[in-house]
Amino acid sequence: MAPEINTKLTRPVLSATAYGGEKRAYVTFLAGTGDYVKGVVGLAKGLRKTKSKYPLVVAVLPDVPEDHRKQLVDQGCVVKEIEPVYPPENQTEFAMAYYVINYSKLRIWKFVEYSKMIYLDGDIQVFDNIDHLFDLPNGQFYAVMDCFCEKTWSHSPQYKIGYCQQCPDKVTWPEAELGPKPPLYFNAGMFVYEPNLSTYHSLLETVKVVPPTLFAEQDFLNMYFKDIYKPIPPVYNLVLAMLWRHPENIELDQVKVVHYCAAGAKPWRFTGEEENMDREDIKMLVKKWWDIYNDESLDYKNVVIGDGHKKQQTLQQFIEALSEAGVLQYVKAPSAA
Ligand SMILES: O=c1ccn([C@@H]2O[C@H](COP(=O)(O)OP(=O)(O)O)[C@@H](O)[C@H]2O)c(=O)[nH]1
Ligand SMILES: OC[C@H]1O[C@H](O[C@@H]2[C@@H](O)[C@H](O)[C@@H](O)[C@H](O)[C@@H]2O)[C@H](O)[C@@H](O)[C@H]1O
Ligand SMILES: [Mn+2]
Repeated sequence: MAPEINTKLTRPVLSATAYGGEKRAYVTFLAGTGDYVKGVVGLAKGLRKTKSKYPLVVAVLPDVPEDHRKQLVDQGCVVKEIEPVYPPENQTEFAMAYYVINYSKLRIWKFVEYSKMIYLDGDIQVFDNIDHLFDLPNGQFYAVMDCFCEKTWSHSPQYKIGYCQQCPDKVTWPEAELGPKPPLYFNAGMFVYEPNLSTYHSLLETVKVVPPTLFAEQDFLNMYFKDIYKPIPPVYNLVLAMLWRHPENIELDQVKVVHYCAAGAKPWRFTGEEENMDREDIKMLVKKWWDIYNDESLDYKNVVIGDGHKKQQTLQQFIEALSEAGVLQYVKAPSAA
């Protein structure tokens, strides 16, 4: 049962140390030289539109080009380069071939300068403030339950018998043939977690000895955190397939976070040709994504704060940010004094 979440919980805007040294941030992951950077720019602007109090950290693989990193720094993101994580050599065929790079997400457990983080895929948009999720009790792993009904699951036993955790009474899990019902399973496109070095090293040691499976790091994270996983309501990560697979579980006007993970749903590549992409709700959600992406008033350089003055970023802050992003080597200028 999803824990009761007080969505009215808000905290005064205090400095990080006001929370007893707690530092919080959203974090996403960017790989490659392609167009996912558009997703991350959109996410940065969406979080700004919801007036989130926390920054967006972007964990980038070395192959992310400098101009993409600069776009992210220009949008106020904290860009941190990470090394890839590869699963053990195996004949496994992932549901999508590119899923192999998603194991690199595991690097975000070493961002221990933050006490609590919310991970969001780059193909996610946040339409309502979800900062209150940072106040969920520590020691648990919070995420939204996934759905097993899409063709991407066609190799799985769940799909083959028509079982889905979203409607567990529709098809009873055949314990006699398939053993115990699988534990609740989350979508790894969004989760609330606490960076921790011993967890980080344990994750990296464990991933070396666990054979890869269909949904790559998502399966791995579900296995690793199954004892502390706590489901949160689907309004925090609308896996689009829910709209046609389990509409009874979704109230679209209550949804706070949309995950554009269905085939053909990535807004920056949207053609409307794939199955279900001609639905009015899908087209409305894609337009909502573009409205934010194209809204120049949401660009970091145009952000108006406090008494109406534009947020001034000193040259020093800008150079340091570019340096942290690996865009340029930052040499501390000798003080004038
Ligand atoms: O070429 C890629 C593929 C994936 N990703 C990142 O990895 C996440 C997970 O991939 P994706 O969202 O495509 O998986 P899905 O949720 O659609 O299964 C993306 O959101 C991006 O943050 C990326 O940056 N570049
Ligand atoms: O690497 C495995 C990926 O697995 C998940 O995506 C899937 C999953 O949601 C399925 O249930 C859907 O059917 C499918 O469309 C979608 O791609 C995560 O969103 C992503 O972040 C990443 O972990
Ligand atoms: Mn995704």
